[in-house]
Amino acid sequence: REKVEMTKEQRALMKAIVDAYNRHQIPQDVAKKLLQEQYSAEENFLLLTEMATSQVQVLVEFTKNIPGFLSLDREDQIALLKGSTVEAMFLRSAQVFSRKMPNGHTVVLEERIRKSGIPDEFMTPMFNFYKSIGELHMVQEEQAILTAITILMPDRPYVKDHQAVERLQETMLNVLRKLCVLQHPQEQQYFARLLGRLTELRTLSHYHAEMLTSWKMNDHKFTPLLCEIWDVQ
Ligand SMILES: Cc1cc(Cl)ccc1OCc1nc2ccc(F)cc2n1[C@H](C(=O)NC1CCCCC1)C1CCCCC1
Repeated sequence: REKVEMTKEQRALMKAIVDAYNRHQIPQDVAKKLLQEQYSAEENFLLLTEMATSQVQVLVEFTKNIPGFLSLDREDQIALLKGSTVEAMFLRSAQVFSRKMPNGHTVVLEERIRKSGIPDEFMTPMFNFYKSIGELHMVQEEQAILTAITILMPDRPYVKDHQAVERLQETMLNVLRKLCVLQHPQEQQYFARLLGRLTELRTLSHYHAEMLTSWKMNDHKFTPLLCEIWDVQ
């Protein structure tokens, strides 16, 4: 098999993405908060809206650092952000859930999430996704580039210049493909498995509006930003 090597440009691109990904982290660690105590459904809903609001801001900053993104048509930039935010939130949640934690913490975290107020019918698909992400043991470079690939999805609604987005995404996919071979040389199909998770992520994200409106509590209040992003109210 030929030696896989990244070009200088690809290494620079990956560094830019990873630096942006690490710079734009959720300010306060939600897992730590959840491990402290079991909150009520109302408190959990509020916690989610706070986390989601800061995640949207973090995502906008991260996206601005994706080389080429700001050269896209302005309305396409908005369409890509609007179309990927929920998926990026679930991907981030999966990465937070799959992080190595002290013994027993993941069990407690899962318990807290199961009792958070999210309707029961969404627990299985959600945790199946979290566990399938966890099994991949992604390195942070892979997490960062996978998030960029999710944002640069050409088939999001209302995207006009399909080709321009496809070109950017393809550049990312080329970097991810090489990275997977370099990081997981034993697993021939690791790259394919990774992309398969994006399909699972899209399916899970279909439920988001119903998950929110059927949260086990009364009068669900959303901020204007979240109404926009979450297709609710
Ligand atoms: C992302 C998402 C969307 C919808 Cl519609 C419904 C639910 C959801 O996240 C479920 C979910 N899976 C998790 C796994 C690990 C974890 F630490 C927190 C997790 N969360 C929620 C959360 O804070 N997520 C944020 C994580 C950071 C990025 C923005 C989102 C908490 C909110 C408080 C009640 C327990 C669930």
